[in-house]
Amino acid sequence: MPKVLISDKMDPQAAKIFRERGVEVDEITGKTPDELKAIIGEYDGLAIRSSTKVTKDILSAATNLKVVGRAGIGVDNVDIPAASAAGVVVMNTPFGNSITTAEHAIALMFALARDLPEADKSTQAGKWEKNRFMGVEVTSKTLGLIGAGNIGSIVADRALGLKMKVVAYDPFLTPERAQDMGVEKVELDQLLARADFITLHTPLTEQTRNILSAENLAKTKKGVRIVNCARGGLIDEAALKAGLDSGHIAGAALDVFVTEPAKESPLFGTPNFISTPHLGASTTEAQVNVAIQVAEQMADFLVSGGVTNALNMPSLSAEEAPKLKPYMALAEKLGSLVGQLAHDALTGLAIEVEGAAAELNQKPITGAVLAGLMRVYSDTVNMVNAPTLAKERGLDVREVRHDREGDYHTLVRVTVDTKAGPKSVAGTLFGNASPRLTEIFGIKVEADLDGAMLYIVNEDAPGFIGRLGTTLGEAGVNIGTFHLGRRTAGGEAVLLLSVDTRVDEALLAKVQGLPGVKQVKALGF
Ligand SMILES: NC(=O)c1ccc[n+]([C@@H]2O[C@H](COP(=O)([O-])OP(=O)(O)OC[C@H]3O[C@@H](n4cnc5c(N)ncnc54)[C@H](O)[C@@H]3O)[C@@H](O)[C@H]2O)c1
Ligand SMILES: O=C(O)CC[C@@H](O)C(=O)O
Repeated sequence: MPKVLISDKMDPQAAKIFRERGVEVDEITGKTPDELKAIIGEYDGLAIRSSTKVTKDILSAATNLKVVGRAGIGVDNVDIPAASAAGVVVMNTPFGNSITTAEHAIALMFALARDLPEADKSTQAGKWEKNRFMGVEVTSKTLGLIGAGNIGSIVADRALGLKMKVVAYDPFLTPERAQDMGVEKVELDQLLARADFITLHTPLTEQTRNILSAENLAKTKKGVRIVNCARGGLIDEAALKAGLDSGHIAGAALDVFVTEPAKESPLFGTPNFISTPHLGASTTEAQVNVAIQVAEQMADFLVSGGVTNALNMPSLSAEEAPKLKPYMALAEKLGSLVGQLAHDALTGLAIEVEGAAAELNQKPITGAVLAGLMRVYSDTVNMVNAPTLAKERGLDVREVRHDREGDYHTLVRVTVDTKAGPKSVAGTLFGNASPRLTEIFGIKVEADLDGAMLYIVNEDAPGFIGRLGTTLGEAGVNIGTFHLGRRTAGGEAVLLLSVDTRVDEALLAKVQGLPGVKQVKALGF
């Protein structure tokens, strides 16, 4: 039974779903990094919100970990390259808290427009300062959206409902999408010059860090009000403070800070500054949504291999997973075969599918070929880290899908580019379930690739098989299965034997010394 640790406070629905789906679950929150490191080795999955930091150091101790699930959107608390290198899938729940966060941005915009927190404080202090508080309407004002993805587009929709004009800066926003959303796509400088309110909805990246820098804040309209419910670091906090102090910025509301938890900040106490402690996603509805989604996704992955909303591997639906499973086993064996036989001086490879295989999602098949192939270089390779390793080695990976059906109803072919030219192996599924090799380097051989095997290339000549059998028998090696193929009678032949014990170097040398043997190699699957 797979075992998951929930390490941040999460709605109880998550644990309930894990258990219902046959996943054992522990809920242990508030651990220090060292405490987490001490226990993480027990778990196949780690379900987190934003408090747990999944660092390289934690991952180094996570010897059984297969998946990290983030109940939320931002994954800046997960070292994704390190997780990928460790073969750990990282998933998030990209939509579960979008409405809630968009509503928080709108709430903060209204709070700024009418100075609600200060008016509340003054009223509850018995001051009744009716003439002190003079707000602004949002109707007819211009809202500048920085980032128009899931949350930005919901904010735009709500703002249009409030009769605001919405301009958006997002380099990835197409003109068609902008039109559908009813917003005007603009450049950043135009947005800064025109917006009465600015809300931010981008991830924190090298391009977005300090997108509201001192220089850009100076380009804003006097009296602008700014809301950030996305990520700390998008605004230069010192420059924001200066803008508020000078009166150029009429108000700012931050849900997120450069350093969190933000126990102190020069912004605290600044007039017209409002803050919330990263509450964007904190509604009952959103927390139930993300807890259910993360538990379902992680359980699907751990129980049936389905991959949804993964940030470091292609998606694979729970319906597709059972159909693809035998293909992935076949692909991994073919990758492993070419890896073991032809990994020297590999520069690239093509993965072709035809027949029934061509109707399936090809990405997981490619991932499995690469995992099999790259295992020659490292034991810890799996479908998550294999593409990165292949890229690091400069391998050019091509995917080809053929509509045609050849000799087999379904076929996967892997062709590697070597110094000696392209070399290819192919395989099919028998009974739609059992992986079977059909061809090796241009020679037709049908074989199961399983356990310890011996690959021999020899000159096709009478008496060879007898001599080989005697040599192996004298060494106490029992032959399980025997598969023979040849290019032409009397030409080059290929033998694939499954053997009950792995053949050692001394015996390999003896086989290599038999007359007519061109190549011999011990294989393992
Ligand atoms: N405060 C919270 O509790 C809370 C809750 C949920 C999400 N978030 C954060 O909100 C942010 C937005 O989430 P989302 O779900 O809308 O993400 P999303 O991926 O759907 O949208 C992000 C948008 O930013 C755009 N973008 C990327 N680089 C940009 C750049 N240089 N300039 C302008 N736009 C750029 C992208 O094209 C995309 O449209 C994320 O940072 C997320 O972590 C915060
Ligand atoms: O889990 C939370 O409370 C915050 C989530 C939010 O930052 C997100 O990116 O989804």
